[in-house]
Amino acid sequence: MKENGHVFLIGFMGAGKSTIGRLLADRLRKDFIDVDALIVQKENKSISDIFSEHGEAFFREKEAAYLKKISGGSIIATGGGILYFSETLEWMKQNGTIVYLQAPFSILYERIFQDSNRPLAMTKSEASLKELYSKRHDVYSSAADLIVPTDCRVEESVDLIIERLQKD
Ligand SMILES: Nc1ncnc2c1ncn2[C@@H]1O[C@H](COP(=O)(O)OP(=O)(O)O)[C@@H](O)[C@H]1O
Ligand SMILES: O=C(O)C1=C[C@@H](OP(=O)(O)O)[C@@H](O)[C@H](O)C1
Ligand SMILES: [Mg+2]
Repeated sequence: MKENGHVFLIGFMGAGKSTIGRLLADRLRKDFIDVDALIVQKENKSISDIFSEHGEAFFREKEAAYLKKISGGSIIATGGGILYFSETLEWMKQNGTIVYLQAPFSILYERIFQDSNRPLAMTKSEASLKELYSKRHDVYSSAADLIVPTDCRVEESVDLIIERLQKD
């Protein structure tokens, strides 16, 4: 784990970034920030309302901007689309350790299917979500310092992240 750096959890919707982030922060006694929750709080609107009222591009600008304002040494659950700007990934590389939470598409699809809090899961077909997953998988993989599976029990994923962060 980089000294004074953040731990960024990245990965597709349903990979467990929000769930694992909270548990990891408790175990490591660090602050936990979920970028989606931060946007909702700052904009005082749900993610679905931000998407429908202002569009996806507006949401992407906000998530990149709010991410960069988080103070050092936090455990950060990003949203699945944080890879939208390559410049944001570069910034993350410079400012902490990037952990890609990975699971097969079929498992993630079951977790996010018709989730009204995830506008992309509501509006895209299974085939187009699968295509998005494939494209993003390559980007997440090449940005990651560590890749950790989440097609197992949550506690196993958390233990594995802690073990690997200590070696990193
Ligand atoms: N090994 C695991 N790691 C993380 N989440 C898991 C795991 N197994 C099952 N889950 C479940 O998958 C869902 C992941 O949702 P969430 O944490 O919101 O993902 P994300 O923030 O990546 O979109 C939760 O309901 C969680 O309980
Ligand atoms: O993958 C995406 O583009 C998105 C993922 C969501 O976060 P989770 O990955 O936590 O579901 C949220 O930021 C928004 O709905 C867009
Ligand atoms: Mg999340």
